[in-house]
Parts: sequence; structure tokens; C-alpha cells
Amino acid sequence: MKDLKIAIIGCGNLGLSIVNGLLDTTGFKAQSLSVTKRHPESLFHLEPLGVTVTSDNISASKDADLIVLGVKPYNVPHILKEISPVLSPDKQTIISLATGVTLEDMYKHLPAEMAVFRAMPNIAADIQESITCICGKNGDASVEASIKELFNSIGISIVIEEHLMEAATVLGACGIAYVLRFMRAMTQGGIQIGFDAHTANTIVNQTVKGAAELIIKKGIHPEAAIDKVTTPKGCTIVGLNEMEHHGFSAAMVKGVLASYEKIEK
Ligand SMILES: NC(=O)C1=CN([C@@H]2O[C@H](COP(=O)(O)OP(=O)(O)OC[C@H]3O[C@@H](n4cnc5c(N)ncnc54)[C@H](O)[C@@H]3O)[C@@H](O)[C@H]2O)C=CC1
Ligand SMILES: O=C(O)[C@@H]1CCC=N1
Repeated sequence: MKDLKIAIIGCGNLGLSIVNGLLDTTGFKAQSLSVTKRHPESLFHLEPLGVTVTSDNISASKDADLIVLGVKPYNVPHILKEISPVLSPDKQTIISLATGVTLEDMYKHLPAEMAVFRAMPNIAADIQESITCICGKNGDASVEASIKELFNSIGISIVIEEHLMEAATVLGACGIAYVLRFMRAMTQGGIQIGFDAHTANTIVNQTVKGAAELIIKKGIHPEAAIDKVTTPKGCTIVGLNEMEHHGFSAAMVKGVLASYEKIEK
């Protein structure tokens, strides 16, 4: 991956998170990265670091080994039509980040033999803590290895079947927003019971980080860890049960389903 040229076509919120994560990767050469945006001024801070910043999708795509599409889903067909005349299908790989745009959709604008992938990271790519779900077609082992290496450098990645990509979008990419909303709500509760906002935030942030790392590092189920906190007749179980009476778990499941149904429409 370190010898490959990467172009990010449409470098917005997610694209820039990926760029930040890549630039912090040991051995990653900023000179191997090109990013595009219709109005690229907000990316000019990347130029002194060695990244090529342009609004020219064709020039960025022509020389890249991996072409990452970071545009909104409805812009994907237009971008593929724009860049397809300069693509070398035997040498280059397309990786789309777009929600709900299938491999079949993309092949309508691309040669059938071209390696085309979908990847679903999240904005924690910024600090190399993304989970990225990947699926693709026509990539040989070395192409697949390069793509895994790319996304592993900004977190962890798993290869999944394409029919699960929308579910991956909801759980991994939307999921970060669900967790952040939960954190905000917990902070609001903390303020109501006496903390100033900054202190409440500090406590909530570290508590959430600790909870996540505990179950990741120990490999345990969340409920097993919850059992260790809920003293019989104690205050934790009272709080948890009150949350459930107000539909906490049901709200989360319904939210996940609503996001999923929105993509599937
Ligand atoms: N934001 C997120 O957390 C996630 C987003 N996605 C997917 O990633 C894609 C990008 O999402 P965001 O970064 O949130 O959107 P965004 O709107 O922030 O970024 C898209 C960028 O593409 C640029 N663009 C539009 N047309 C262009 C063109 N013709 N040439 C060059 N650049 C062009 C826009 O100026 C914009 O900067 C979407 O398809 C979305 O479904 C997937 C997972 C997570
Ligand atoms: O909200 C969205 O549609 C995009 C896809 C996943 C995260 N953001």
C-alpha cells in the first residue's frame, strides 16, 4: 500500500477523516495522495504536507492505483462517467464509500473486468480507530491485500458479503453518531446532578472509552460487564431499569431499523 498512489475523489467529511488517519500512518507518503473537491480551498492546508489538492477529477484519477470515491451516492454515476475514459481497468481499482450504491450500479459505468470495491469506514478513521467493512469484485489477492492494508492503517477492517453492506453502514458508520448522541444525553444528565458541562463531558468521555476498551480487550459480552456493576438493590439497576421503562433498548433497535430502511428505500 505504501508504494501505491491513492486518489480520493470528493474529499468531504469522510474523505478528510481518512486523509488525516493516513497522514498519521507510519511510513505513509503524503506525496502518494491526491484529493479532489469541487471547491478545494478547504483542503489547501494539506498541500504543504505533500498532498496534491485539485478540483480536477480526471488528473487525480489518471495516475492513481486506488481511486476512492468519497462523493455523495447520487454523484457516483456522474463521477464514474467523468473518469471512466482515462481509467486503465487492468491496473487501477475503484473503491466506493457511497452508501447504497451497489457494485452492479457501478459496473454500469465501468469495464466488466475492472476491480471494484465498496468500503464502509466511519469518521474515527481520523484517529485510526475506524471499523471498515469491505466487499468487492475482480480484485486479485494483491489488490485485496492492498485495500485491507489501507483500511487497517486507519483502524480495523473486515471483508463481508455485499448484501450486508447497508447493515454495515448503519452499525459502523451511522453507529458512531448513535454513540455520540448517547454521550451527549449522559452529559446532560451529569449536568442536572451537579457537574459543570466540561467536567461532565470529561467523565462521560472516559467512561465510554473505558467501557468500550473493557469489552474489546477482555472479549466479554456487555451484559457480563453490566452484571459486575449492578449491586443488588443498588443505584445502577434502578437507573438501568428506569431507562428500559422509557424504551432505551427499544429506541436504539428502532433507530437502527429506521436508518436501515432509509438506505433500502
Ligand atoms: N460522513 C460519514 O460518516 C460517512 C459517509 N459515507 C458515505 O461517504 C460519502 C461521502 O459522505 P460525506 O463525506 O459525509 O459527504 P460530504 O458531502 O462531506 O463529501 C462529499 C464531497 O464530495 C465533493 N464533491 C461533490 N461533487 C464533486 C465532484 N463532481 N467532484 C469532486 N468533488 C465533488 C463535495 O464538495 C464534498 O466535499 C457518501 O457517499 C456517504 O454515503 C459512508 C460512511 C460514513
Ligand atoms: O447519513 C448518511 O447517509 C451517511 C452514511 C453513513 C453515515 N453517514
